[in-house]
Amino acid sequence: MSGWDDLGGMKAALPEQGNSGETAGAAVEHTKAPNGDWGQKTQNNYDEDDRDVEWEGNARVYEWDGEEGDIGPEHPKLEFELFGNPETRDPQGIDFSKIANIRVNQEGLERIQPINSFKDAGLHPAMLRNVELCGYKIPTPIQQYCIPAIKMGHDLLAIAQTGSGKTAAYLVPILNHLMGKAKKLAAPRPSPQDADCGTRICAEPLVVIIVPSRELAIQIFNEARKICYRTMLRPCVVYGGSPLGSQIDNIRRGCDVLIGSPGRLIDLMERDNVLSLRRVKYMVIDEADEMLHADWEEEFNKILSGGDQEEGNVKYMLFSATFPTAVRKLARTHLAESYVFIKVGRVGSTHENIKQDVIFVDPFMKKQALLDLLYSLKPARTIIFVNSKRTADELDDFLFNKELPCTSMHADRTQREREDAMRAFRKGTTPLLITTGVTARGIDVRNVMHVINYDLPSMDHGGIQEYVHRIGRTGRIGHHGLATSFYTERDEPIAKLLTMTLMETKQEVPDFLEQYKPEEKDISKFKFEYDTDEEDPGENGNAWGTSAGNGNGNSDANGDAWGSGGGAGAGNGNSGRNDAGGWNGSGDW
Ligand SMILES: Nc1ncnc2c1ncn2[C@@H]1O[C@H](COP(=O)(O)OP(=O)(O)OP(=O)(O)O)[C@@H](O)[C@H]1O
Repeated sequence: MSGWDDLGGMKAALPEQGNSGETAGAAVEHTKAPNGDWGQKTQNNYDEDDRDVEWEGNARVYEWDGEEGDIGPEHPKLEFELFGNPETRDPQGIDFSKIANIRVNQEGLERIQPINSFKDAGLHPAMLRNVELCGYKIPTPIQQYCIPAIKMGHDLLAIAQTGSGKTAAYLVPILNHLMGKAKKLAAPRPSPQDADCGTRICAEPLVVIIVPSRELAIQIFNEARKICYRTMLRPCVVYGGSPLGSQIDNIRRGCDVLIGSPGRLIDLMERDNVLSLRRVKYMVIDEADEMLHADWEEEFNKILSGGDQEEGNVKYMLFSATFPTAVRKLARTHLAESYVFIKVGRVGSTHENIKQDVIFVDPFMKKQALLDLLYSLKPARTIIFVNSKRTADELDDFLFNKELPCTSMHADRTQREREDAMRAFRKGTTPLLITTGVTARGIDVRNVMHVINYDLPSMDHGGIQEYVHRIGRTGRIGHHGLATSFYTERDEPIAKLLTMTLMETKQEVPDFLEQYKPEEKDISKFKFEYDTDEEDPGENGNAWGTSAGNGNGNSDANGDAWGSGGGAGAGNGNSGRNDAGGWNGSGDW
């Protein structure tokens, strides 16, 4: 397969009508892709009897027999499995310059001094090694602030763009804080050699991470497997659609860090002697605006009230890339008064590393337009978003019949089918993934070069926020990506916000969207109606830092700019209460 990293080639090959306002989809006969080989189409085999079942949640984690000290010995084979080949481990093509210039604001009673490097973060040497093994050289802006904030013991509300490293921003400091204390804090567990799990032990995690989708739960579990390496903290994942029995057996083997989707978590909590949240020290709610959505209210409240911890004993962390004002207000009701609010860029903004094209399409010619688009570009790992399960099925058939290597995923598929589709897409066997919004949030697949909104999100189902999450599947962590959206007359309700989003990120606005340009010419004053930052300053006592960064590591007295040359102000990791220098392994629980 050629062209994975060659966005330049992709852009050059974009159809001329991309931004001209002409209607795409005029019938052109294709027999094969002129721009390279898309590879063989493959058909998944879902016959239950035909193969061994592999559930992503059963992936191998670091195990020990209780004889080791606070840190386990190296395990080269597992290390290779978790982190990949050392020769090819370093991330390629990262361009931090765009995310480095993004303004960082913080609020809270205490000011957080950002760290400049992971070495300044006071991480245990084994944790620092895990970070290195992950290939992380420089902390991203959200990591610069969250690592010290969590170390200081604050509750947190953190907002940063898609693909900006929010997962490690909480996993690294939380696990760093708990490691070394695992033996003291963790629940009793059977030895890994004990095949039947010994007695019926109840899982009592120290960390619970709640996420809205099964795919995201699996992905965060895989990240946690890396960060937990040698820490003596055992990660587990539970999610709907896969066998309950094996998940129960697994968490009973020892479960210090539990990642789960809400339905399955509650199911386990309601069973006798299976899962108790009484030991929980950290509760992380990822994609928090989605989790606080009214649809999840019942489940969410059950989980939050599901432990008998003393008040103040649990730290709550809420993370997302989008956070409508109303939901943010609700979020605050779950946090301690001394919580810290960290915001990288405008809430809900996307970044300039993603090139966004919007093409006007006749609704009846969409399939043809899609084919034209795919054939006009170099083959590249691509996610195609649609708004209904039926369209996903239809499009899968259509592209498959055109000999293209595609797969699809939506909520009506079995968990087996969903995992197979994700696996094939990650491996590159089927570089085209057609999906509904189920995968929009959080999913991180390397080298997704192109996101296509075959349907733009409707305003009733996520609107511009969903658009931001969807296109954020490309252009992650400093990489470049392309997002193409098909616009039809029916998309008028999203037109204004879409146009403002294009303008904010310095994209070309196509002719047909000109009329939706706001009167306000100053981009920094744009009002994204669904969301305003107006209530932020001072609501929690103090607002810190409102100035833009210059990317050189400088900022003015109030600003918190993150730049290649270093962070803001006195962010040397050794100052103030932050005391980021030096690992302190002694427990303070
Ligand atoms: N400091 C770093 N340097 C390089 N890569 C990093 C760093 N931190 C995280 N990453 C990688 O960046 C990718 C994106 O991270 P992550 O999925 O946590 O983003 P996110 O902010 O949660 O995105 P989303 O809002 O879409 O969920 C991951 O592949 C992760 O391994």
